[in-house]
Amino acid sequence: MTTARTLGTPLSPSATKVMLLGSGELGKEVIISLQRLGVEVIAVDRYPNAPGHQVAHRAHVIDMTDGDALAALIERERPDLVVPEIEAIATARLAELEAAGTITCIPTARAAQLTMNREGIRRLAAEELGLATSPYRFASSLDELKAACAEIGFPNVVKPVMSSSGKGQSKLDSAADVENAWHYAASGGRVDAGRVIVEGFIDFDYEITLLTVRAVGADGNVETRFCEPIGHKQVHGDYVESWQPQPMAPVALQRAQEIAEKVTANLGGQGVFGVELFVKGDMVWFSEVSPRPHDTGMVTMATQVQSEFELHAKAILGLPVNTALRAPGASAVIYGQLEEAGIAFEGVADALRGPGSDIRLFGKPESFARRRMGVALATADDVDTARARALEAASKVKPVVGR
Ligand SMILES: Nc1ncnc2c1ncn2[C@@H]1O[C@H](COP(=O)(O)OP(=O)(O)OP(=O)(O)O)[C@@H](O)[C@H]1O
Ligand SMILES: NCC(=O)N[C@@H]1O[C@H](COP(=O)([O-])[O-])[C@@H](O)[C@H]1O
Ligand SMILES: [Mg+2]
Repeated sequence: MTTARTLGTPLSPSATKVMLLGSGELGKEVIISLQRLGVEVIAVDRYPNAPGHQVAHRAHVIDMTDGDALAALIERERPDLVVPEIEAIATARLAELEAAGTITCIPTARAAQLTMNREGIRRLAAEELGLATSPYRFASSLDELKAACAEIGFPNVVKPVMSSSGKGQSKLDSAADVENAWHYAASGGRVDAGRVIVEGFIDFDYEITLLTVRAVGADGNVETRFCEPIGHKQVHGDYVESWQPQPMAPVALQRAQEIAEKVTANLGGQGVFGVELFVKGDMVWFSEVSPRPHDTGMVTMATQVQSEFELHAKAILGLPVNTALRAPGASAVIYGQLEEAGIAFEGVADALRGPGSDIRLFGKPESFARRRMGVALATADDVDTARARALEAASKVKPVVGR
């Protein structure tokens, strides 16, 4: 039994204070949703002027993988809720602080800890919960990786155990690719743990993110709600397009929801989860889960009555949520294309002239060729038209050197 939180006045002794650990494009939207409820928001990231820093009450720059720095900041700010927004944080320290009753971590410190490392969540899903996953092995050296690849076979996918957005990930077609994959994984992980996962390649028909919300229901108990499935396209392990709803066979949708229910119930707490699943006919494999809003879920800013960010903000505060779809829609990523600080964007007006189209620019201070700098959104009567509109809008936005 949980009761909804009483909301205070920001910057006063009654304030409800939320600290985000990570303040990128996803955190920025969660912060905007919290701000609308008069929550006092403290945004933390590893570099100055991160997107979420720009819309929060206070901004801090620390190395979030440094447990002492993290604990010191939490002690100084004393937030009511600590909300991890990225994987690469000192989650073991968060778990200690939660166990000591010093913080409430969203959804739970254990969820943040298990999902920051692919080994944690994969062993939980496959070995404890018995969910279908790709076959997998872990390796901590090139020799171990060679042996693991021989067991799993080819094609396969190698990823650092700590990474996201496809960083350090490669698809291997034969034993000749193993050495490169090992070195690429070592350079590409967000934190070099010196360990990788090898996964058998799943030849899926399509993949989805099933946004799953654990929120307090009318009876005071936490209930599980599902959004319509989001289909997406990934290039080099990073999402480039997403759409909602993804049409699914009824049996596959039911299996997807059962898997999402099992894994999110085990992780516990309140908030949005992005459950990533591969689907082939009626077969569904669990891939991984974000215990927070998901990048492919940015489409919900156009498609849902309440976006995944609003759902997260409300769910963590113990407020009721509405997961209903408003209209079919799509999102398409706008990459930086340039290696420059302070870039500018041409063509935004053209993009906005497209029917049902909208744009978000994240305001990241520095552009890299493959850094996500913005997203185009579109709605339509059907998903195919929405995808075409979103791609068209994204293609109109051209990053240029700022003046
Ligand atoms: N075993 C696999 N079989 C087939 N495709 C895979 C497999 N593992 C990963 N992929 C492809 O690569 C994409 C990225 O993989 P994954 O989600 O594990 O990486 P990630 O770095 O955590 O990405 P993100 O942080 O964006 O979710 C998947 O969405 C899928 O398209
Ligand atoms: N797949 C996870 C994901 O999309 N995370 C989002 O990207 C940001 C980091 O972007 P950056 O690497 O450009 O700083 C994170 O802060 C989060 O918002
Ligand atoms: Mg993923």
